[in-house]
Amino acid sequence: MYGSVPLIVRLLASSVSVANRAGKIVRDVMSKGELGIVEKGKDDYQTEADRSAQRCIVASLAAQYPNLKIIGEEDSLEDEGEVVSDWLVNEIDKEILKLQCPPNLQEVKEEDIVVWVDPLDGTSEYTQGALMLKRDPWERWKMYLTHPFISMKWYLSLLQNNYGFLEHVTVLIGIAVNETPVAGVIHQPYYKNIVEGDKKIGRTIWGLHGVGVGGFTPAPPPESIVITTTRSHSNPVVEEALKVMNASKVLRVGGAGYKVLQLLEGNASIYVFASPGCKKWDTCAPEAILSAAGGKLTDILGNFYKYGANVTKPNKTGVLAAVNNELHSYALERIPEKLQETLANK
Ligand SMILES: Nc1ncnc2c1ncn2[C@@H]1O[C@H](COP(=O)(O)O)[C@@H](O)[C@H]1OP(=O)(O)O
Ligand SMILES: [Mg+2]
Ligand SMILES: [Mg+2]
Ligand SMILES: [Mg+2]
Repeated sequence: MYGSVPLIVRLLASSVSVANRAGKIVRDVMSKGELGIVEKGKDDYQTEADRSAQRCIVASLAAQYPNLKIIGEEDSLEDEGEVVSDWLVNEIDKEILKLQCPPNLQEVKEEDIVVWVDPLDGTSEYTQGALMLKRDPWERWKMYLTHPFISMKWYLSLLQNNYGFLEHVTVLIGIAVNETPVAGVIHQPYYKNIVEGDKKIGRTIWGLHGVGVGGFTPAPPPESIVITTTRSHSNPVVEEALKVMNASKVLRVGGAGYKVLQLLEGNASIYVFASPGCKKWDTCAPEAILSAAGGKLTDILGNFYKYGANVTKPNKTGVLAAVNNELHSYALERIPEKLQETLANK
């Protein structure tokens, strides 16, 4: 029906609609209260929301674009579990369809594309948010006891945080063409918004190379250096890379998507994570949107990651990102060579 619209624009428009649906699934699992937490590895968890949102995204995109290579964080469950027909999205965002495709992307074919899907980025924050939504203190305490990875210190900090960490949760769909992220979607299922006087939950941020970004209001970086980094996966090397930045403030927030949003909205200047925990699905969509806005996302050594179908999934040499090249260079110059070697040789 929209065959005259270049593939990359159609795929981005479909991804916006699919991400909105996945976000609704993420909220529905939370409302039901049965999170079905599975431990995949150290500090690495999966919930029913991760699984269901992934099935929705992969099945919806594969049905419409059969020759795409789609790689999702929760791929190991590919053939298990059914895809509820209500999860199959064939809507396509009409506003995105109107975008003017840049000349260099007009001829892109499905075979040139790899889609990287993180159905729920910020799983730690999601599970902790669930805990905090239990208003009854006894219920909350019982749930805490079934969360083996939440320390008492965290539990107390969560209580003081007014349940705020759910905003850190995002759904990420990144579109790479010939190994480079060129388009992407970051959907925030718990973003609270007032649109024309009505309360709305959720928002969807998108970016396309050569066109720009949308779904939010971009803002310049703060006057002094503000760093954003992990709140749930820190270690001494991560902390060492923060110290050298001479920052006025460190924003410890969850998820790669949410941290790049902090850069785009002018809350932080640089995103530093000197650790191998992030994978290609964490950075593909954020990198595409950040670079469409004039920013840069690389590893801690200043090299771009590649997003082809056969690359290794872990971003072994960490993440360094900024809203512009100057801030990126500022940060890169400060990372000690020894620290870069530590990560490169791990
Ligand atoms: N050690 C780790 N193990 C598993 N996932 C990690 C690890 N470190 C980072 N990640 C992924 O990268 C995202 C950003 O990291 P952080 O929040 O620590 O800054 C996390 O939300 C998580 O994605 P996900 O939540 O999709 O599993
Ligand atoms: Mg995960
Ligand atoms: Mg993630
Ligand atoms: Mg995830």
